Amino acid sequence: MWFWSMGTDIGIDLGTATVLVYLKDKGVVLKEPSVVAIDRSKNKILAVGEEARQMIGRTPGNIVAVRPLRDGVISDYDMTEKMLRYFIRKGCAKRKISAPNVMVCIPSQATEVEKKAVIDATKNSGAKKVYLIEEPLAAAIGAGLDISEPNGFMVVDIGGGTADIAVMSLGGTVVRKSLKVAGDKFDEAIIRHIRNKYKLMIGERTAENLKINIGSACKGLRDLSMPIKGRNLITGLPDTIEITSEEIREALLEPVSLIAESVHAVLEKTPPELAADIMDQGILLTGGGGLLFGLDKYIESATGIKVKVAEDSVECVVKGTGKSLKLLNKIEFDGDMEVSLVEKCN
Ligand SMILES: Nc1ncnc2c1ncn2[C@@H]1O[C@H](COP(=O)(O)OP(=O)(O)OP(=O)(O)O)[C@@H](O)[C@H]1O
Repeated sequence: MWFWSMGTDIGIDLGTATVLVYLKDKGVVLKEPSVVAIDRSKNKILAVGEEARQMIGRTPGNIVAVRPLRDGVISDYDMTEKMLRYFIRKGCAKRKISAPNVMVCIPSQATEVEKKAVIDATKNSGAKKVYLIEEPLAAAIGAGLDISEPNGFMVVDIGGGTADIAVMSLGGTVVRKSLKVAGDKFDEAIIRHIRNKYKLMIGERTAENLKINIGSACKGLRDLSMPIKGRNLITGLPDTIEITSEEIREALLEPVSLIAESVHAVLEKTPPELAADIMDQGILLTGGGGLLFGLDKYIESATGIKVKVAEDSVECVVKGTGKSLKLLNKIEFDGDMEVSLVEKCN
């Protein structure tokens, strides 16, 4: 193998929106959008990551900017493999590394087929051994929670494709739920709202900018406005309108309430002792989607339990994959298989 040196371990957050790479002893070395731009006429990759993201919605006919993961899982296998290879190489630049062990995170209710696709794509990108870890478990470890204690913790990890909710104790997951409602669905809801109300068609990036810059999940918490450009569906011409935080809140009401209902449903299935612990300690919110302004307050009012947004929310999962890699030397694994690391280690 040409670019690895023996014994190096890598943690990867293979996300719908973002890929992060963590090197043991170095920390997070790469954070880029999960986007690949391809020239279809020549069947050639033109750009990967941030450069490819800039092309979304702006490409001529022969060039497409694709996102090879959808709803937290691989939807375009070939592109995922090529993207992973590129990111691993870039993350390990200038380091002579061979045949690493790679820990990759997956949504908590991924199917066997979806898990196998992640394992195969990672192996074909140059890994020696591949291990999988559930996203909320990785997020909890990355956020510094000591989940090996006989104590109930609840993590809500909201990414681009999935919201993963889990109650953990004694190093294992007790109750879990994964729903395909997260940052991407927030953007789609904004696009739909503006199309229906103003007959204005806007792109994904404009919707994401609205969500991040003026969006809110809670009434009365944010009072901002932003001018946006799009295509008027009646005249067919470019048009500009002003959108307010309150309108974004209305647009996001459905996906946000679906997440809050799922948190509620997980709490209902949680054994009483653990529920009491969660009541005392609160719920931890991680992932980029968890940064939606006011989402913590919305979940708080829906459940009556305090919600805290993790520091470095977007990096929690990859930091958790990295920290769990440190345990690899201490335990025997059967090879390329799913492991609930913390269960095995503690
Ligand atoms: N400040 C913010 N406010 C609201 N949303 C945000 C903010 N920052 C990032 N996001 C959203 O977070 C999402 C990406 O989060 P993250 O990088 O954790 O997802 P991912 O790990 O790629 O996805 P998944 O785990 O679902 O596969 C995007 O939808 C992005 O728009």
